[in-house]
Parts: sequence; structure tokens; C-alpha cells
Amino acid sequence: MSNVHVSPHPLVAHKLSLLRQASTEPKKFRQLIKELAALLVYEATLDLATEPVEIETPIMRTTAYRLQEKIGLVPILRAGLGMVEGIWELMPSAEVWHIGLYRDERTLKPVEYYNKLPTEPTVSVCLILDPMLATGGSAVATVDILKRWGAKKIKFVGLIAAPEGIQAMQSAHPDVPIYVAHIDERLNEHGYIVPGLGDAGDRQFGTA
Ligand SMILES: O=P(O)(O)OC[C@H]1O[C@H](OP(=O)(O)OP(=O)(O)O)[C@H](O)[C@@H]1O
Ligand SMILES: O=c1cc[nH]c(=O)[nH]1
Ligand SMILES: [Mg+2]
Repeated sequence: MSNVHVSPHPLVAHKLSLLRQASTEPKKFRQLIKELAALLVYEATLDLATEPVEIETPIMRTTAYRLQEKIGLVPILRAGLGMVEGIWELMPSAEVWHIGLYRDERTLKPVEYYNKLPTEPTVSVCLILDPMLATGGSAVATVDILKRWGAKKIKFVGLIAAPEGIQAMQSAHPDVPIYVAHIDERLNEHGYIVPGLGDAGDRQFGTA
């Protein structure tokens, strides 16, 4: 589990408790996803490389540090979309590359329906965004796509994971660190995370 990071932050726990509640309506749900994504990405980017840059403050010339790496945000449609905005506010120069996958309700296997990655990787770090890591099928498929594309450094940033999803990611892609707010108990017979929060896409987009 050394590559799995569960946020220790009390604000994350607090906001997650609000997000889980069935009574939280879509507008509030979207706001919480945005805020949680920003808090989690702070933890997921602690090891990004910086480089020195000479700058002029109003007082004197000095050496400051700027990000050296080009970051790509890769939201898995639909539910991952809600995580983009909060992170983009912190990293406005990040590129956003969408991957469209839905989980077949019967087989629980991911079905790809959208991929508009350019032919060559344009970023040095890819942050996959998806609130839910359930069986792990969607996350594993997205890492497969990004690795085939040529991405070298990939991280997964989510909100709630099931032990089954962590296990699947770690056996398929042990090199990809996982950042989440919480690891829940298990999956139910429909592949939903228990206790979870229900369907993250439906709850954001009001389609339940
Ligand atoms: O780990 P897995 O078992 O693959 O499940 C997780 C996936 O399921 C949800 O997407 P869903 O298929 O509901 O699509 P949606 O975001 O369009 O609602 C979720 O946002 C993940 O992408
Ligand atoms: O609990 C789950 C599992 C998959 N997708 C969701 O949105 N929620
Ligand atoms: Mg869904």
C-alpha cells in the first residue's frame, strides 16, 4: 500500500461527509467535488519538480522557484469532469485531456467512447481524475491508454476507493500512485462502493 495515499486532512474528511449524504443536492455536490479535488491535488503534487528562476521583487533581485513539469489533467467522463475546475484554478496552465469511459452495468467492464489525445504526449505528468475507484476497471483502462500514448509519469486522484479497486490498480499498474480521500469497506453486488456516495456522475449531473 506504499503507493496509496489517503488524505489525513480534517477538511477533506468533513467535506467528504457532506458529499456522501443522500440529501446533498447536485449544486452543493458539484461544489464539494470541486473543493475536495483542489485539496487532494495539493497532496498529489507535493513531489513535483521545480526549477530556479531569477526574479525582481520590489525590494531586490532574488532566486525563486517555478514548476518545471508540464501537467495534464485527464478527467474520466463523466464524473471526473467535476474535479477539473478546482484543480485548474490552482494550475491554470495545465492541459486537459478527456477520456470517455462508462462502466457496462452488466459486466462492470469499462467501455471507451471518447479519446482525443494528440498523437504525442504533450505533458510530463498526467493526473487521472475520477471520484470513484470501484472495481478499478475504468482507472486501469485509462492508465493503459495513457501508457500506450507514451505518458511516463501518471498519478490517480480520486475521492473514494474500494479495496477491490486499489488491488486491481496495484496489480496492473504498481507504478501509479493513488491519492484518495477515503478507502471504503467493499463493493456491493452491483459493483457500487459501500457505503460510498451512490453514482458520482448522476449526482453531479442530476441524472439519477
Ligand atoms: O472502478 P470502476 O468499477 O470502473 O467504476 C468506476 C467508474 O464508474 C463511474 O463511472 P460511470 O461508469 O458511472 O460513468 P459516468 O461517470 O458517466 O456516470 C465512475 O465515475 C468511474 O469512472
Ligand atoms: O459506487 C460507485 C461505483 C462506480 N461508480 C460510481 O459512481 N459509484
Ligand atoms: Mg455513473
